[in-house]
Amino acid sequence: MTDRMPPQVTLLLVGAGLAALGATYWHFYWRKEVCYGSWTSLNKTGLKCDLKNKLFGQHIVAKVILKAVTGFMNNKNPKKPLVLSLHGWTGTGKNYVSQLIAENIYQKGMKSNFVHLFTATTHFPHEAHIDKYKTQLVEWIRGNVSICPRSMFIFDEMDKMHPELMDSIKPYLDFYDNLNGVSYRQAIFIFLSNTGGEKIVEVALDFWRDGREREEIQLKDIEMALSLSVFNNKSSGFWHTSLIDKNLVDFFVPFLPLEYKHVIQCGLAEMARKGHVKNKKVVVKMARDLNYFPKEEKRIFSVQGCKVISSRLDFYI
Ligand SMILES: Nc1ncnc2c1ncn2[C@@H]1O[C@H](COP(=O)(O)OP(=O)(O)OP(=O)(O)O)[C@@H](O)[C@H]1O
Repeated sequence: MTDRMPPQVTLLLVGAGLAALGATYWHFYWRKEVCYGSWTSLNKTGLKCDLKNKLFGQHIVAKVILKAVTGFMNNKNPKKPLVLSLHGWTGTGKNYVSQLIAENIYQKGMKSNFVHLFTATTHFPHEAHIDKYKTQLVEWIRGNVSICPRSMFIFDEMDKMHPELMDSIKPYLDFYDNLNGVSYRQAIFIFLSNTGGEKIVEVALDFWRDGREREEIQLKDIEMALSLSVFNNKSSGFWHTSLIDKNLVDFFVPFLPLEYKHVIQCGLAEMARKGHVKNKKVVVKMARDLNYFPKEEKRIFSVQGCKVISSRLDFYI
């Protein structure tokens, strides 16, 4: 007898080893996020459903965002990146909508390597360091768009952003074919701010006083007033830049202030998210303890929108 393995067994073992190696390779290859295919393509039905079922009280937002995002993602040859400017009172869903967009384009949603969130007070807190921030931001955008043209950049607290910082990224929002060999035309830029929030509240309040339905408010009822108020707001990072007069912003998206009934909807959704059975009594109790404005009228709009609901609910459950 010899201890050598028969050639068939050796072959079988080598084959099995190679198969295991291949499987491991494919496993990691497919798990590694890449900038094409289903990793970075729009799920239009998903976005439509999310805007319809998960976003409350924002009929204008739902319509504009769906149109803007699908139009852009379906365009094989866009002339510029998509630039959305989301405005509104606190807690009305601006960050939330950015998250819904990210989740329906990138398989990894906000966790994707191709989605970048900047918050003015966190990432660019010191005015004295503005030159350093400018260089870093421009480098970050350039580097990431070279890796993945379908990158998304979200800028929160735009109203607190230094105007020079905004000026520094302006070329990337423009109609250039490419800048130093990099094309930015597939990228998505989303700006979030409270600027113009009061103007939006005014329009919503006028409709309410006239006894008209909130759903009758159309984009055109707000858009002009909003873009003028943003433009004239000297404390907002926007006014100083030529984003507006050069028409680099594709859509100004107004978020309406949320009413009591929307707070209830947010509360019920949050209960389910936390793994509880929806209980309207609990949510109503919580919603009644929140603050509403204007005080001199019927306290129609929630001062904090739906923002504090997640933490408040814990006290009532
Ligand atoms: N219209 C909405 N529909 C459903 N949920 C909402 C809505 N608005 C806010 N929420 C809930 O409240 C949370 C906080 O809202 P979000 O952070 O999007 O507000 P925001 O408008 O970005 O506020 P801020 O201007 O203060 O940054 C969201 O994560 C979401 O759970």
